[in-house]
Amino acid sequence: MGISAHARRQAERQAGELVAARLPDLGAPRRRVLTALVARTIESWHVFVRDDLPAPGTADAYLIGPGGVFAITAGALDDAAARAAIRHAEDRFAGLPGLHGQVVSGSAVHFVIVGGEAAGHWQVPEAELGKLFRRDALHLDRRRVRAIVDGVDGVAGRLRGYAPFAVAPPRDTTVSEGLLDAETLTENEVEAAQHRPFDAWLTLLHPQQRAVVTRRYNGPARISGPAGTGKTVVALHRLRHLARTTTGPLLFTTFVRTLPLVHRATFERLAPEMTGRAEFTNLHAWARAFLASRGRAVEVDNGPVRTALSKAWRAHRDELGAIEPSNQYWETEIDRVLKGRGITTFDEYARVYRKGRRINLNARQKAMVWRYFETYQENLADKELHDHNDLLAIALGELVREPPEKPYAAVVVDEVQDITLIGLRLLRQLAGDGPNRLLLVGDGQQQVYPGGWRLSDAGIPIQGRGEVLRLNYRNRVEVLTFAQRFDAMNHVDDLDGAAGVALRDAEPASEGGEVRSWRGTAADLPAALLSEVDKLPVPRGEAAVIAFHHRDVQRCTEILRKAKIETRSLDHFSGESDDRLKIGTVHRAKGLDFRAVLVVQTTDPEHGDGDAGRERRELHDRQHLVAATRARDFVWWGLVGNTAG
Ligand SMILES: Nc1ncnc2c1ncn2[C@@H]1O[C@H](COP(=O)(O)OP(=O)(O)OP(=O)(O)O)[C@@H](O)[C@H]1O
Repeated sequence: MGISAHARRQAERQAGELVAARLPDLGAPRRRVLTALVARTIESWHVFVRDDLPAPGTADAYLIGPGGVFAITAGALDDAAARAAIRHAEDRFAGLPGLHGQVVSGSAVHFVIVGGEAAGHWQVPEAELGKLFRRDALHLDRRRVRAIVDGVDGVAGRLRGYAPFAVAPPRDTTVSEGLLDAETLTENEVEAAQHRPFDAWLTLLHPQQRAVVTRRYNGPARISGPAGTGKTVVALHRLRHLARTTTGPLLFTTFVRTLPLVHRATFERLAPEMTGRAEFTNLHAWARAFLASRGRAVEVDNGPVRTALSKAWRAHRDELGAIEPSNQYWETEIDRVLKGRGITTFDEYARVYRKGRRINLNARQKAMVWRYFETYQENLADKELHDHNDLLAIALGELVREPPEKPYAAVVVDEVQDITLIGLRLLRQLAGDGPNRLLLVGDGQQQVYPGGWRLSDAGIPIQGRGEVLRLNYRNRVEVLTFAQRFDAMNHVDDLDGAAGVALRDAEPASEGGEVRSWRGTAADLPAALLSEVDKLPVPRGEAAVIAFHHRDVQRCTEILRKAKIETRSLDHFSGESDDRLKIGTVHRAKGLDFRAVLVVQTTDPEHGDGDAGRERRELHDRQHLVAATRARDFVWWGLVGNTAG
């Protein structure tokens, strides 16, 4: 139900009279804008207007409601005045209490110029003021709005509140659909906002989260903490803060191809005016584009690269297989240790501490691995091929040779735990030195690829600039408790070799949640999975099926297809909302969240004993932890074995 045209007209008339009475000397454009804002107080929006307008260096009015907090100025403004008004608005609102110990983040305050121009700021033509009230942007319920408004009342200064109107229906009409009293309108708004209770972070942060958003770091900084503690949320707020306080380009990057697109969409909700200001791209795509811009296009052709690797394995299988029979183990050694760390001489390899690798290699064994590596490199060179690590190494070389003409003002790296060391060095080089230039966000416990490094290996000193978040906002307590079972075996480090905070130390922010598990054979899986999809406690579009191997994703996709259940692969998901069930591997699901998650795990008999087996088991535990912590409200864990247990 919407608001009747009559109710709107009545509210506008009353608002016009009120504004004219309180601010009689106001110019016409400003009066129109303020009137339009005040009229919105029939829809659970609260408006505060300065009583000394026009007041240079401050916004004219502040709007607080289910869509967040807005500082609004009518008419043209130069950039310096706009920045002053933003700072003033941030100072006024930052730290005002929300609910449950959360506070308003200054970086959440939208600054909007109505009917005027100022590049780099959110400009809305007067006729399109309604855009600020879009229903899909609502994320605060009435209690949260009330808490903020109460806070403003305490620090109002020259601000005067324009209390919400209650518009009565005209005497000669009975109340009918489309003609609503203020209370009903409020309920509608509130209901809409409550569909997105988890989006409260668009405005409200934990005081510790908020502090990280604006803290000045004199060198590279790191945010770590267990799953769901709002690391990405804080990184996005910080990006907005940096966009407001710097003029150069900004980069938000990760190792995962699809994740930056999801975060770009989220950032656009948080900071609609910054579209285009920050670049969201995965590290390899960035490197490819950068090299192309320098006329040095490097393409990675996966098929032939795999052939080069298999050929090298065939040539060295006998000697390496005696240490560990799985070719995957040795491919990882090349990918994550030798090339991932940018090792180019045997001496370096002989000395390197192979973090995350459980099989200790003596000098003779390392020499065998080196020969395997050399064969692989020769195979690549024969066919003039490059692999993904080469791409990063070449980009790093190019960056060192000639730094970018227009350096980034800041580089933010999410899910940093899965980036290779060579990637990390590239990012370090790209960000350069200087305050606030490099922010690394990650959690060692969620590493879904093998191998590892310490930040110090990449020459990234963090001393005193490491932040740790602990309050888990994503997973309801039952889900969190279930996920915590996976962290028993994992030693967690803070990405720099010291002890980190594990999921078992995270505190839940929300009650409730539900976990169900199932165990059965492959033949039973279709019926079990379909029955769970049928019973999902949330809309299908807000749920995901997560598996650990491509073959299991394919198997589940096929089961769902046959049952005519529409799915969207996480390989092509960039955060858009639709009613298709999402499906993908844990590698694609990391960094995302869903209200419900159906996990399909096939038992992994191939773990094996010994050091390599232990390494695989730990990796799988970390992957299981990531899968379980993607769920907000509900997890179904299906374990598919050869026999039902
Ligand atoms: N201050 C907050 N208020 C309300 N919800 C929040 C807050 N911070 C985070 N959240 C919720 O928690 C979810 C997880 O946040 P985010 O993705 O930033 O965590 P993360 O630490 O990066 O997680 P992961 O490491 O598991 O990917 C968000 O989608 C949001 O719904």
